[in-house]
Amino acid sequence: MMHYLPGPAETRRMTTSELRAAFLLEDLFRPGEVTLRFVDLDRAVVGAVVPTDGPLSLDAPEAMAAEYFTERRELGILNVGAAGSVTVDGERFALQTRDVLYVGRGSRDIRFESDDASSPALFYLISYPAHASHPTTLVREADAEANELGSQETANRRILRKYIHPNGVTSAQLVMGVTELLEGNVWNTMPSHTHARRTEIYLYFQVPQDSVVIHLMGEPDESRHLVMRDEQVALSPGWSIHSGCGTRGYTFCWAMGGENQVFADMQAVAMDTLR
Ligand SMILES: O=C(O)C(=O)C[C@H](O)C(=O)CO
Ligand SMILES: [Zn+2]
Repeated sequence: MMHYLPGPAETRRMTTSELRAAFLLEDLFRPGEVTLRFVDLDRAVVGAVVPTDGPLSLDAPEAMAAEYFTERRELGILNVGAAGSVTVDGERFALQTRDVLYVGRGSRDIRFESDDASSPALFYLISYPAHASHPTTLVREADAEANELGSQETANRRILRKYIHPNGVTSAQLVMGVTELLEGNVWNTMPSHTHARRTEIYLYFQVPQDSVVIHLMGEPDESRHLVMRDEQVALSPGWSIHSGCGTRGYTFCWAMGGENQVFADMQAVAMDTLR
């Protein structure tokens, strides 16, 4: 049930298929289903909900030993598909593509619906334990804090949008946003960094069918890579870099859990130390 991650010493010796089994999640988005993966990175739950014929509700699996999913947790929901809605304790929130709903601890009833079953919403879920309750809040893409980063010379011009963060929607530990590569740009998060106090989870999406993203991971001087396709997730422990280069543009959701929420609390890796 729990997805355990290897440490740096094991990771150095892993084959491609072992690396993929340990650090990559796939097959999350299944029509008509709720999919949940329990990951041993700050006790994250990574999931997806794809409503088709009717509404789907988020229940607490037995392993959570909880009366309901957010009894002791908070939840971030990003819609990466067509329009849909999430109803929390009777209040309905409409989510277009790239809108995010933060659901606070203590929300008992969470239901998902697509506006059109033939073109369903694709809800991506990230949840961490929460030791405080914060209000359930919708953040539309246009209202997220947006910053343009990078340059054309380094092929990394991109818009980084923060949705759930200390100056936006407050949460207990979840920090969540979306980064979009601008036309003709391919690199994210280079120069890369690690996080001593947090772990990070990436969902790559809007990756064209004939394209891949090479996700860089591992210790800075022992880098490894994962070949990522659309709607796949890369798991990033605090000791691992997390950068990517696509064969063309793409978008990804990054989410973090850990002991603080300061976005800039990251350890930059000097370019001459990458191996
Ligand atoms: O493009 C970027 O740069 C990012 O998206 C940065 C990541 O979100 C990150 O690593 C935050 O810690
Ligand atoms: Zn990071």
